[in-house]
Amino acid sequence: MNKEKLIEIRRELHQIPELGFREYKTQEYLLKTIAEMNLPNIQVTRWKTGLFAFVEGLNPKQTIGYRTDIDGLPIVEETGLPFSSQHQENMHACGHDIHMTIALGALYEVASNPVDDNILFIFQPAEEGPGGAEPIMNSETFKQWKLDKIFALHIAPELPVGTVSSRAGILFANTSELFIDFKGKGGHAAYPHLTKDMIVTASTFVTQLQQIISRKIDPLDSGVITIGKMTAGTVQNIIAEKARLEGTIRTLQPETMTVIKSELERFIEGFQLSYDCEIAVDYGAMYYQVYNESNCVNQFQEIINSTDLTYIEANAAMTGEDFGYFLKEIPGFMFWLGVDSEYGLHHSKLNPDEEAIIAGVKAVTETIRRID
Ligand SMILES: CC(=O)N[C@@H](CCC[C@H](N)C(=O)O)C(=O)O
Repeated sequence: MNKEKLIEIRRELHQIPELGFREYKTQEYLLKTIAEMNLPNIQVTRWKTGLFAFVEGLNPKQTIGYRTDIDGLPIVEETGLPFSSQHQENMHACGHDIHMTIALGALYEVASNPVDDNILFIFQPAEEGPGGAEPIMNSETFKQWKLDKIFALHIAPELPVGTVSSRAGILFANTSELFIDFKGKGGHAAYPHLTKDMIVTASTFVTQLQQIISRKIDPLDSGVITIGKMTAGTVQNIIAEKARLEGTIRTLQPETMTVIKSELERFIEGFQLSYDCEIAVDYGAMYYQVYNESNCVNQFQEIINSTDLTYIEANAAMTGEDFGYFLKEIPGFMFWLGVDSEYGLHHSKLNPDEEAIIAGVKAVTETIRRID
């Protein structure tokens, strides 16, 4: 598929971002684009709002999986690009439009010039939440293919186009969503002593929460607690009866996640007593760490070094990815693809350089052709 066609696909996908398990237009677009490739050896199967595309090898020794995520984020786009999101509240601000385009480009390459091994392309919904990897892996449809290896990529705004980056061992963190509901007693703004003000309670909670990281976690280990959303109150002269915090916890060790959660629960007990209120916690979706198998990463590095792309050794990052669930069961790896954007992941002005699509298709196709 030529560069112009890939860019056209990316721009069309960019305009229709949809949230997890609501990727209806995206699924139709992917089905249409695969059908237009007009290649009879692609076997397509729907799974919820995602899909599988299987290409049988000429002389298969193994079945290789390649996974792309397909969902967008609830962010209002501010790039000002002529092909900006047409879904006002949503944006492909984590690069899944680029990921899907690369997967389609690589699918076209391997289906039009078949390789020895069987290849399964997985177009997975809901990576940003609530998580599509675990349910797709548990589906009977997925189980029939019995993958020997699997890999995936993620765009890296801070890396230049033409570079890829990975490492053996942990690449992305363990994550857990975090939802905390506070309930106190509302009332008149002029009579705070007759109320239990949940704006004061939740604000104090947010600032003190960081002490779990700074005072309960070994400084040589790593953890993050981020509160990304806080909601409370109705109008300026009513004391808020309720407040809600929404956030995420990240750790490099699965055991550290357990420690943070138990400290958080002790913290909550203390706050309930001190502030005479009720606090409920819900952990939402949890993602297992992305742990790369060393033999696969070494081979990937060799393959990349034999192309005009540049391989850079990565550091572990506190980003999360439900691709970690695939790697828990199947040997493989994930890598970063440089897209050189001034604004980072989850930013309303993220603007990946589309030249990176060509580099991505090359990295994926060469890996599929040559990995043992
Ligand atoms: C690559 C990336 O940005 N992934 C997301 C995954 C979200 C996990 C979950 N919804 C959570 O917030 O814990 C990330 O935020 O790292």
